[in-house]
Amino acid sequence: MSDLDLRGVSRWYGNVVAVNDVTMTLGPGVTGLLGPNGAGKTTLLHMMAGFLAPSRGEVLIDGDATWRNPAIYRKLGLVNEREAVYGFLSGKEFVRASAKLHGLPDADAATRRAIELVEMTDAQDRRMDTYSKGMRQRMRVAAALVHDPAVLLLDEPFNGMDPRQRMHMMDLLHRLGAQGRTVLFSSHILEEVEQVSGTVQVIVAGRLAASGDYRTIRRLMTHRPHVFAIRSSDDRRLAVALMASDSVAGVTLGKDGLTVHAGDYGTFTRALPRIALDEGVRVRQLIPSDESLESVFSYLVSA
Ligand SMILES: Nc1ncnc2c1ncn2[C@@H]1O[C@H](COP(=O)(O)OP(=O)(O)OP(=O)(O)O)[C@@H](O)[C@H]1O
Repeated sequence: MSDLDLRGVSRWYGNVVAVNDVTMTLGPGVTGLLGPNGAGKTTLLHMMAGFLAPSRGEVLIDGDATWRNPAIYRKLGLVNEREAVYGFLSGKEFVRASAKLHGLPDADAATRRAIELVEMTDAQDRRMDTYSKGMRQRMRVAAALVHDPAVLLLDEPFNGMDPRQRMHMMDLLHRLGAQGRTVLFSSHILEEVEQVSGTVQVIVAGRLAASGDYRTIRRLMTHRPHVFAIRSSDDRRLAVALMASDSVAGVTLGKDGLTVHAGDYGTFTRALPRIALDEGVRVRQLIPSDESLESVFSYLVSA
């Protein structure tokens, strides 16, 4: 078991501050690194993996710096975002090359174990260019795991996968976390993080915006002012009733329906069906109008 520690880590490229004073500690289990595109997730993962020097601060695994420390590679594996595999290699050859690079004493046994772990034994002798995206991704995880590292970092591992492949990968990450490994994966999709990890680190514009238990963060995200567009069988009647509700801060009646400013997502969405029922109004459409991840993120930053 290993702990990954970031202490006041920043990284800039010229004038661009990609990562800004991030401090966090990751322990065994699966953690999601959530943030919109360009938030600095890749830069952060590369610094964790010792690929990139922090401009300021330090990244430590069990107390040892990851930068300029080749010994650390025994403890960590990285699955990069970009797929760079030689299609003419079989899956087994690909994983075995990684075992050789690590100088493992029994490369064949390590290769077999890693491929079993990702459940790719049946397809291991096929060329990698015959694999589906999900299969290729699993073999890349096997290559990153071949030396049995305690820490596994994955950059957007679900990108481009179909739902079935996604489920399979989620299950794999769960298992790796349950084995006591420290697993960190990045994503810009809230639902992916929700399904895989209990712990989340949210990064926005290079800064750590929120951190901790998924449910707490989800609550932070939902317990915030929301704007909804509503169409109903009787907009005027519904508007009057909604204005009397504690859950509503303001209502605008337009020719295309209502715009409702709710004080709190949860309270309002629970109250609306009851109010509509009491008034005998049928709700035809309910659209949250500021639901983009960016708006959620910027709320978290300002919270
Ligand atoms: N080599 C580089 N030179 C200059 N700027 C860079 C470099 N790498 C990243 N950046 C900038 O740093 C910021 C963070 O980029 P990074 O790739 O770490 O974000 P990300 O969260 O991984 O985004 P994405 O999911 O889109 O890859 C961006 O503004 C990006 O343009």
